[in-house]
Amino acid sequence: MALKNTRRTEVAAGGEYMLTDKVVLITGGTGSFGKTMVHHLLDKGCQEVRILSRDEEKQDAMRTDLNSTNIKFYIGDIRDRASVDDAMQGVDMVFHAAALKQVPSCEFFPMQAVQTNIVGSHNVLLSAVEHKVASVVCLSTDKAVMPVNAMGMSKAMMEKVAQSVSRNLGETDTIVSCVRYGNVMCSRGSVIPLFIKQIKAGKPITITNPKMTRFLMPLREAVNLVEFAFINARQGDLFVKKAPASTVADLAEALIQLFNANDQIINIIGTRHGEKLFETLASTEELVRSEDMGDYYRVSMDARDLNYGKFFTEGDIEESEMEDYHSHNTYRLSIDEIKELLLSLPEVREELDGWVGQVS
Ligand SMILES: O=c1ccn([C@@H]2O[C@H](COP(=O)(O)OP(=O)(O)O[C@H]3O[C@H](CO)[C@H](O)[C@H](O)[C@H]3O)[C@@H](O)[C@H]2O)c(=O)[nH]1
Repeated sequence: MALKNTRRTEVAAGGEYMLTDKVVLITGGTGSFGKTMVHHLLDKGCQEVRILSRDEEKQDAMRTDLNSTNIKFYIGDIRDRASVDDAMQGVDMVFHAAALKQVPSCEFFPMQAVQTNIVGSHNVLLSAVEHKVASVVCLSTDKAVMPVNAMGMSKAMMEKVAQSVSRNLGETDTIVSCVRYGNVMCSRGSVIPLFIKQIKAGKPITITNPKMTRFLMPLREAVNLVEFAFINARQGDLFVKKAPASTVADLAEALIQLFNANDQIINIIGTRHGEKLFETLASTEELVRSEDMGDYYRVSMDARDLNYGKFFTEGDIEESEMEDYHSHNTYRLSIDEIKELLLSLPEVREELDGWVGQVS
């Protein structure tokens, strides 16, 4: 591994984290990803984990819950550069997770998505570069590929901003990379906890479109992905974790079987505003400049300049022969495989604990 960034080499020696004397900043650290990452970093002996987020109540709950002197909380907003700079002093690495992630709220308030996901991300990147941070990993989503909603569009722009910052940096400067993943199973407000709640309450399961597919990823794999990016990133890289997918109907069926809800009623409610039939993790344009790294794709930065011949007269033969990597053509999980995956999640096991099935 040819790492030239000396501060990062120290941290990532031999593909392993060396965190004992390192300071890690997580923006938006009180969300599902942040919490899991904090536990993970502390388990690895990280000297200091900093959380930069807006909600003092969530921070207080986390402070009480984790009760560790290795965690420092910073109230601030990534839209406010001064608050980012404040948290960035002496930081070695940044996991940038702060974002507006809800599709509907971004749809109704797109300028809020612009402020947080684009301008805020730019603040984080510029501050990290200025403070000579070794590596910044920005979290993105499959909804950023060929986006149809404001959330995805703003995340696509965040990726572009990250690349534009990278273009001005060398391998010995702050390494800027992005990771993209699909739906995190059991994340707050997502479909799995909703279906479980509906089953347990004896209410109908609401399915949008039975044929709709989504990539399925447990939270622990999102953590592995950002670690992988941190250790392997070259300037401007984007990493995609390969993932299996399922249809919504199969996901519902797997939960019905697990929760022994044989009389479960299903209501088909139709596709919601801003939803796609399937999601794409990597486009053909990206795949032609990607490296297959086993469980991951590394998509290198598009280093082309404004070469008009390339854009208007010359085509790319390889590109026209490839297919996007999306949730309709990735490995499709069987119902038994979905059940197995669901049972590997602590949240689902907790819900199943003591549950005997619906009483009819
Ligand atoms: O009542 C429901 C709700 C959802 N779904 C379906 O279940 C799948 C997953 O839905 P989620 O709401 O869990 O996930 P989304 O793909 O819609 O996107 C979610 O994850 C995103 C991040 O990737 C954003 O946070 C977004 O706001 C949030 O809804 C989709 O096919 C959706 O149509 C149903 O069938 N019934």
